Amino acid sequence: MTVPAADPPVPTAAALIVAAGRGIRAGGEIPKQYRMLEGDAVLTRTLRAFAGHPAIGQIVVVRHAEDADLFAAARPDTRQPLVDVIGGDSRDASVRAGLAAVDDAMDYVLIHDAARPLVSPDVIDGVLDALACHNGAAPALPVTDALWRGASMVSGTQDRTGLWRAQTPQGFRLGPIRAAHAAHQGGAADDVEVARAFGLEVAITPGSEDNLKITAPDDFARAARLVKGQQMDIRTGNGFDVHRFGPGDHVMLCGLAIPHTRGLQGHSDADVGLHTVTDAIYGALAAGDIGTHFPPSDPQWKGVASHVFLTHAVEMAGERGFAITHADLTLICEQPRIGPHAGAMRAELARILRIGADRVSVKATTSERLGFTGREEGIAALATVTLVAP
Ligand SMILES: Nc1ccn([C@@H]2O[C@H](COP(=O)(O)OP(=O)(O)OP(=O)(O)O)[C@@H](O)[C@H]2O)c(=O)n1
Ligand SMILES: C[C@](O)(CO)[C@H](O)COP(=O)(O)O
Repeated sequence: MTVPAADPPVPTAAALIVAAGRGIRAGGEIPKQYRMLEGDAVLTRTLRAFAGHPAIGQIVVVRHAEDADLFAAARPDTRQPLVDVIGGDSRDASVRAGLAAVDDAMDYVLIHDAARPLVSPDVIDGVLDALACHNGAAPALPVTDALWRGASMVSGTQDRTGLWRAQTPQGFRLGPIRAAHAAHQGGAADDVEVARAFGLEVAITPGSEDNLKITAPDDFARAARLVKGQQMDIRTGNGFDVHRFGPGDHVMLCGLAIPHTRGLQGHSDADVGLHTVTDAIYGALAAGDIGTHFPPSDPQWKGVASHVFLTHAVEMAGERGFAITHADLTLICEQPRIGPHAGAMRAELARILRIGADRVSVKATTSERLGFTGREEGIAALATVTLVAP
């Protein structure tokens, strides 16, 4: 009997979150890591960022002795064991306290500031990937602004080549960083400094502008803007509709009467363009389709102008907090020719959608005389719309 080879064990990392500082520079009545950021404490967001990562097997939070109640209120439920320990008077003393509480079974430890709540999975992944071949790895961003020396007056400039803005999480193999901190006298700016003083090599991994450290009072407003940006609800909806030709001397397309040798048949005015955009908006809202809101069996919609349907969809989007940011409509027919009317159709569609014409596209194509549109039995239409709730 062949026994299948077992998968190699997945390396496991502890997240060590230092949260014992007083946040003096940020001000406020309580330390910054416990202040609310768009409905959640900063520390809650930081802990969730690590708790949600599949490689994290343990979470150690280093807190101040006086913050027991604040910590209890901010602590989220996590699938991993979460322990809290009391920190020291400096960041590196707090890290040492945390390292002592990391489970020996962990391969790596990711040391992270509680004050960086917007760390992304990509930043964490970058550090973990680099740890497969290095003792240490940490995210950073290259310095892009010019650097000066001076106080109120510029006294000199500093070459920025090879300079980086350090971020966290700073990740290490557990044994080497414990040894490095045990050998360090204290006073380091970060754990990379401690690691390098011990002779460990540290790889630079991609940082992110969003991974800001809340330090000064204004940083709360910036972090709130970023959280709102991450929460933005962007939706795309598509629509498709077909109407067959029948007797008549014009077709209604995008609210305009276009002269033609035949008309379009339908319960309403059969404006296939407006119907398709209407369905795309309902689709983005997950609100059914045009037939849900205006059943063809209902006589009150007989012969009605189709801008009534589209206006309903536009208003429904607004009531649900969405702005329509774009609509793209393609009409598929051999005749009538759409090109001469596309500009006017676009303007009328934009008017009904209540957005600028630069956000609306009306295009047309033939189907190369193939299929029902090619045989001039009717007109088909496709539409895509984008809705954004800030
Ligand atoms: N004795 C300390 C000092 C800092 N930290 C933590 O280290 C991180 C980065 O430090 P910093 O932003 O400087 O925080 P504070 O020391 O709280 O800020 P301040 O210097 O303004 O008081 C923070 O999450 C902070 O809680 C810590 O655990 N123990
Ligand atoms: C570790 C650190 O976040 C790296 O940028 C930073 O050094 C800690 O914060 P501080 O403001 O320098 O104390």
